[in-house]
Amino acid sequence: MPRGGKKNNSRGRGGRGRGGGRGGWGPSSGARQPYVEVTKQNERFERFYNELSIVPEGEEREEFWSAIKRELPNSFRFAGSKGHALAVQKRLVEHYVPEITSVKYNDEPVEPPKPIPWYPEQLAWAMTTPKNVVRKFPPFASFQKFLVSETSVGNISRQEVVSMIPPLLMDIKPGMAVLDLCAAPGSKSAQLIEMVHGGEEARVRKVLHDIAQKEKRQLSPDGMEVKAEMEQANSEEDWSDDGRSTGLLIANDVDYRRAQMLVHQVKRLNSPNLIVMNHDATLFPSIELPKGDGQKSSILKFDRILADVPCSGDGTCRKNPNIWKDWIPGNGLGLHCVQVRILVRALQMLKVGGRVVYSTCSMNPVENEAVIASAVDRCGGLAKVNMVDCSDKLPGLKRNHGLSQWKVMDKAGRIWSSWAEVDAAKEKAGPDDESFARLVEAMFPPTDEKLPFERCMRVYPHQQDTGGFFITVLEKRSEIRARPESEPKKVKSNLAPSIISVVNEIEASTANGDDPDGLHHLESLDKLVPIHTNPDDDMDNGNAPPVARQNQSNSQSVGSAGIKRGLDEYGEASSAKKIRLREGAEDPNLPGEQDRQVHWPPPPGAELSLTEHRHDDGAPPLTYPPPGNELDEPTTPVDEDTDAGVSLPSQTDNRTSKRKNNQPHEEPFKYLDPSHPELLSIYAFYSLSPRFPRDRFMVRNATGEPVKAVYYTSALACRILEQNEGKGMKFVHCGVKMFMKQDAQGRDICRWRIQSEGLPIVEAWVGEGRVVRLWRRETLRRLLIEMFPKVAADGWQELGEIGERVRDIGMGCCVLRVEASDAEDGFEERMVLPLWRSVSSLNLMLPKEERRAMLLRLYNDSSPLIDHSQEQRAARTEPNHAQPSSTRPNYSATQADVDAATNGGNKVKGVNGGIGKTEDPVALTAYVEAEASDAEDAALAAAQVTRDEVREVAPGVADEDDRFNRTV
Ligand SMILES: C[S@@+](CC[C@H](N)C(=O)[O-])C[C@H]1O[C@@H](n2cnc3c(N)ncnc32)[C@H](O)[C@@H]1O
Repeated sequence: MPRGGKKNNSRGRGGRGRGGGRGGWGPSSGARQPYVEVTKQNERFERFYNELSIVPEGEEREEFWSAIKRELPNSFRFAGSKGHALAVQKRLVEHYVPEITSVKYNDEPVEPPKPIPWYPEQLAWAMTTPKNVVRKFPPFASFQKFLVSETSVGNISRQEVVSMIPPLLMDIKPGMAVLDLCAAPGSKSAQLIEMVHGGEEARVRKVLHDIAQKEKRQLSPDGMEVKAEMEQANSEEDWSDDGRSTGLLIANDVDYRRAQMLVHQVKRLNSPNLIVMNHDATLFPSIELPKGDGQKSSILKFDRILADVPCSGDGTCRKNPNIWKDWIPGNGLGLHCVQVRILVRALQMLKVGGRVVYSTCSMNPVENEAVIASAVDRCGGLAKVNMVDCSDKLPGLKRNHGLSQWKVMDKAGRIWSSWAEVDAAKEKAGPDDESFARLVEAMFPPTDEKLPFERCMRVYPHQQDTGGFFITVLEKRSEIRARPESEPKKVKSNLAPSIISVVNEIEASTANGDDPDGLHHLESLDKLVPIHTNPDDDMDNGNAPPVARQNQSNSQSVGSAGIKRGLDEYGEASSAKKIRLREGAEDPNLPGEQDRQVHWPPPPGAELSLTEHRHDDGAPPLTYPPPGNELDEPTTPVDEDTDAGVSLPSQTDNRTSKRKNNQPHEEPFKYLDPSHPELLSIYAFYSLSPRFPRDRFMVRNATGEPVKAVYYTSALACRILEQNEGKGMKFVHCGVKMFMKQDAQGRDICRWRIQSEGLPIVEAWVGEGRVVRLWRRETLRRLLIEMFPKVAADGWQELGEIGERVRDIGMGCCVLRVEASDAEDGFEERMVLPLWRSVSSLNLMLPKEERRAMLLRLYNDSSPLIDHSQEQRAARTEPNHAQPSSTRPNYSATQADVDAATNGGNKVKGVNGGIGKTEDPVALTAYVEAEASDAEDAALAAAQVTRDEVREVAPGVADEDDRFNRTV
């Protein structure tokens, strides 16, 4: 079929099928055919892997095929900070495992979940009991509830066991800069973030403890001595920012909508050290760092890079059964080029001594060993890039060595042992025979340098009842100048330098210090390309400057990465111009490409219907499978993160190179002046320690003014965002929401409340004046069950141990510290929660699902939540606001008070900010009670209310402060 013909939609079928029905723990959508009923036959798939002998013939091969045809066990990981993850895991171990062990199903004992033996700290588990049994068999009901509620709040992440391996081999240390090049939907990014923050909690606590000690002894108030002591104690640790992690994770995906899924997935880990980007990994732009003292700006190089590349995904057929019917050899062949390019780009961006972990969920050597061989070769061989021996890592994980010999199946299903064989056959067949299309020499085992393929890792389904996976760890030994793919091996090209070789030069000279800013070279790189007046035309015809093209590249999805690139099949393109014009290659409409599939993992733990992935927080659905694969028009999600919505490209955008001005709009990231009046009010109200950084607060709107939310980022993220502003980088997410605007009235109430996401970062630096401490389980239980408990003015003691403190603390946001203790009625785990103190009530600012999850985990309590706001609303609608005397304030508001307050609206407003004059609490209270916020009530009642919205309306939604204390 000629190029430009019928659009490929078969990837869509495959993608949809694989995505469809892979739900969470909740009720099944019913759309997915049980795996046992799927026809598990594909002649070429089976013949190929049998002929390759990836496992020896005989018993083991039978085990391999029988495992691959069995339903995949469910697996999950306890996510988040280690302390918290272990606390949730403990609940499983101590409560649910014994409970399940006593269950019998069909008269057989049920196998309880088991920890994955090689996963650190028993934080990953798997269970063979089928999901539908767990869902429907009554003895599992409470376990099922636990799984659902902990997954919904992000404490449990459903993830394929083998997909957990790559991050574990990255050897991430504190302070490292890490890049996840192909990150969506984000299960590995989530692991990586946890690693970037490894040990942080304990370090910050130690810093605070030591500061307190020093202050008591009136020693150095700046804590320098403390730090020096600690550095001595453990120089491996990251103490440079008062114990906070100084590391960074950049998580990237070429597909904008998948990048949004990624944001959704990782942002609940609340990391200020995370940036999400949206670039084509093959052309990932160099990120500038600002100049240090007396130095010029430089290019960021990474300590660790994960290249979990797009692949045919045939190792996942146990959970993506459509692979059985859709597997064709063209899948792997078509992806090889883009996989090599991603890996080469990763190696370029790596520090010397740094590591790239390359992984796929495919078993095909064309996508695995051949890619490693090709990338190592292009980067200068083993002298430059070492293949790391990981055989001693993850003891207990059964694995095979990589293959040192393999064969390649062409699109027609013929199997070839060597390139020489193909060459000869090609010659005989003549130029019109298209069945050889896509075959390139680099897909075959290398014949020159002998590579230690035994250092690659292959994990097969029968080894520990998982999917299939491939992983290799590469280490950069010295600076590299990657040979452009257009240049034949070991033959020096005398043609004009290609873009890639100039990029290599920039990378190398920047790293060598010859040109530390790399800017001179970037200029010369851009000069390679003629300058045109209409940038859009440039994008379209391939003449755009490379930096601009890199930024344009998000229009190329996996499909596009795999589909739009690569006209320059190895050895064909020989100039910069030709490389620029390679768009259009690997076209799905090329013969044999119409059915090619790319593996699109859906978000872990997400409840997926056939065509859409709905946020578990009720946010508008993101379409899944990705662009080009779906049937329905995607809906436009509103970016909860920014002060404005974000509009997504239309369905076709990601599949067309003519994207022109249809780029998704991202609100800019603008850092605030540390002495901005709004920040000053925050520092003052919360007595924020001067040691808490004040130059990392950011907003997301073009004005740069704090309108709705103030975000916090790490120092390095701040430097990157500031330095690269306006340079075409596609940053789609960064920062943790720390303060939310609250339209609070009252002279002393801060108009910014602490958002629960940011609380763990800032709480330790909040002064005692805004802290409430709690020790007893019963006290917290009441606060969890009861929303807006109304407390009479003389009845604060009803709140038990916190009553007096809460009475005295003054209205507004405070920090509830739940302290651990050995007491019988005490907590084992320390917790921090946001609290809102109103005129006469109190409220934990937690979404309902989090309250429920905590009640279940801490108290095994699934009683319904009591929302006192309902009673209060009902009371307000009754004549004279009749209320039980126990819940009434010790003053009474008459209709006259209400009238006075409402009629003299500016009098009431005057309470806050001195607009009016009266500060009469009676008038104020009466007014507030009379004017419950309909808007917020409506927001709460709305079916699509998001978790963030719940948080945002929570503080004053139903209380007497409704009218005044609400999120702007
Ligand atoms: C195997 S998945 C990654 C899974 C992910 N690492 C995880 O653990 O959740 C491959 C991802 O690569 C992305 N992708 C495909 N081509 C790409 C390219 N050229 N640059 C960057 N990302 C790409 C796809 O959008 C897809 O999300």
